[in-house]
Amino acid sequence: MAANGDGRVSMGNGATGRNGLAKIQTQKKEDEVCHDDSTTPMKAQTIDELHSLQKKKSAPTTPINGIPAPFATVSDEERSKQQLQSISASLASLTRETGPKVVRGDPASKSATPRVVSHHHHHVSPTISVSDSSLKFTHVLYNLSPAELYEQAIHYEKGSFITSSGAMATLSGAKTGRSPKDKRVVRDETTEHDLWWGKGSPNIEMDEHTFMVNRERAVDYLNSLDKVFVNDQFLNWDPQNRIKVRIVSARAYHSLFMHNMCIRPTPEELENFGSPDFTIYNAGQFPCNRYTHYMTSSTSIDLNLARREMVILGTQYAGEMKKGLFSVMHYLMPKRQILSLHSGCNMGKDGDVALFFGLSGTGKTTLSTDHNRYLIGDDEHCWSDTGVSNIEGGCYAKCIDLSREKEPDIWNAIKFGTVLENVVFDEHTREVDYSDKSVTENTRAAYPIEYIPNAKIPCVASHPKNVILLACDAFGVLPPVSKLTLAQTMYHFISGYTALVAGTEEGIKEPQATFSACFGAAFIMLHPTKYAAMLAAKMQKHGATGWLVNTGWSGGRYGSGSRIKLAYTRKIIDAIHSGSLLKAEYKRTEVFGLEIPTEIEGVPSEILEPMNTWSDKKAYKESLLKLGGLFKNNFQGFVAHKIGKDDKLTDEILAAGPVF
Ligand SMILES: Nc1ncnc2c1ncn2[C@@H]1O[C@H](COP(=O)(O)OP(=O)(O)OP(=O)(O)O)[C@@H](O)[C@H]1O
Ligand SMILES: O=C([O-])CC(=O)C(=O)O
Ligand SMILES: [Ca+2]
Ligand SMILES: [Mn+2]
Repeated sequence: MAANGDGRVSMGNGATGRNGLAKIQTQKKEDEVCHDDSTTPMKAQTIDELHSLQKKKSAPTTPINGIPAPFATVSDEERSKQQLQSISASLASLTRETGPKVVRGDPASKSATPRVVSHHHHHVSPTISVSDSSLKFTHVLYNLSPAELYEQAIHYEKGSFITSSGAMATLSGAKTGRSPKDKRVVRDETTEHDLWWGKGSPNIEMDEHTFMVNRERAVDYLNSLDKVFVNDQFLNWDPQNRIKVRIVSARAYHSLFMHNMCIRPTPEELENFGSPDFTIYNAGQFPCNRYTHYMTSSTSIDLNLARREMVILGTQYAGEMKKGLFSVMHYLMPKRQILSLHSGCNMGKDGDVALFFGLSGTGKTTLSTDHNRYLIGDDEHCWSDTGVSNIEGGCYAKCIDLSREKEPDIWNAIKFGTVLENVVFDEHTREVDYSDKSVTENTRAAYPIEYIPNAKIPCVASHPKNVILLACDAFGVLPPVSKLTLAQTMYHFISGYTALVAGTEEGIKEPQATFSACFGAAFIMLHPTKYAAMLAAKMQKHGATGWLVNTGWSGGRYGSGSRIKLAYTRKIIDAIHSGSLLKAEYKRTEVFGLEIPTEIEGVPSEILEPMNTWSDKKAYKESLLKLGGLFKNNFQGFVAHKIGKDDKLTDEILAAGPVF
């Protein structure tokens, strides 16, 4: 049996055909009796035609704000060419002076044959290609949709699966947390003076030349691939201070992660995107070269503020991109007198705004995601003269031991489009087991903020009424809640205490006391007192109240006590929001001098004073003094610094720590 070119099928030895072969017609004549398909006739003649009917072109050609075509200054074709030129320029090797031949679309799809090609030359004289990389095309998958990225990930990236709720489970590879020791910042004439360097600083220096070596390495790696993913997106919901970011990456996982985490442009905004303000080159698994100066491992996360670029080599953990951009904001925003904050933010029905500060795992995401309040954002914000704005377009929730009952909104956000990192699931049902730590304890879900039903879009709010400092105290001695003076708020903000409970940062598996200035020393770029002074001024100006909430241990330290119930913490937070806690009766604790309420609705009164919950009072006192000593010791690093111009406040802050 053989198929003819016209679609009919010939069979061996029959009587009727001219060549002696019987003909079986695939298209039945109208008057034939046997009509078993009653549907309308198929519009396609071939399978390829049928497939071509399935997909509709969705080029973003919408006229901007309904302005009719005659007013548009650039044609669609011209715009598309400019876009490719911009991407080619991003991917250009800086030693060979030429950008790659960039073409849009998947090399595996037939329709992706080079149509619009941009060969970005810095010099026009006819050149003979001196490298193989300039002979090949770089296929760019530009701002793909979640569905397209799912297909890319599932097809090409091992470890990518659809879970039973529709989320995309993926593995981040050898690194399941950030690598702060591998972060480098270019030290040049400007950053030398502007940035915080030296002891305690997260900014480990590298020189411009080494940055260029790593940049070239990343760019060459990316150009050598069959295809790269490019995301053009925004940071910051404050339209006046919006930053355009471009992320070039090797994996669909990274592209989908950033699609969810950054602000997604509308088709119109994308058409007019132009060139980015900041670019990330994420070479993922491709390592840095340890023979390179300043490199101490195979991983390097390099920030060059002058070039407005970041290079990632040797880690596929997507959080590096998110937090790398956050560092950039911690530099750019204070320059504009805007305070950047590692905090969550939500807003009550009456418009009261709360900020939630805290290190990783203390509850920013969990507590800002509150069914009774509007979510502004879970992790990164700006506080300007006009109020608070979220930097991001998505949330990044921890999912270890996630339960539907305790965190329903986060649970329900884990659906189609959500990236689920490093979770374990049943191989048949694809049900995720959130208690399984086989891959890591730092399992995560990244979802667009609108997956939370009461997210407020745009993610902006007015000035905060409450500033809540979260600490997960493994020593079990900090009260579940205390009301702070401004000086105490600043003292605890600069201290940035918690006890890390899970491995968000590489290598931390056991709880241990940590001090991280501004509750995010890994991401700040200036000296902590710069941010502290801005926070103090803003809190003073807008009359915000500071609170310290211990979401950690109660009834004993880690090992003997247990973590305070989330339900109690939520009641405490409710009382802060409603204003009822401000009116409560208070008493003062020894050592830390914290004002603690005697009663809160829905919370057993005896737990409000930690000493009550410890059976061994002597052990309590020891633990309290131990922690007090750690605070004092840590604050030594700040005693020589003035906080803003207010000498009186500086003295008060120094006096606001533990006394014993
Ligand atoms: N009393 C409590 N209050 C807050 N969170 C609690 C409490 N008890 C347990 N948890 C758990 O602690 C974790 C808090 O993590 P969350 O994602 O909110 O941290 P985060 O501050 O947003 O950290 P990151 O900056 O790394 O995203 C959640 O897994 C939550 O279920
Ligand atoms: O960056 C991460 O991996 C998680 C995070 O939000 C933090 O550490 O504060
Ligand atoms: Ca979070
Ligand atoms: Mn965070």
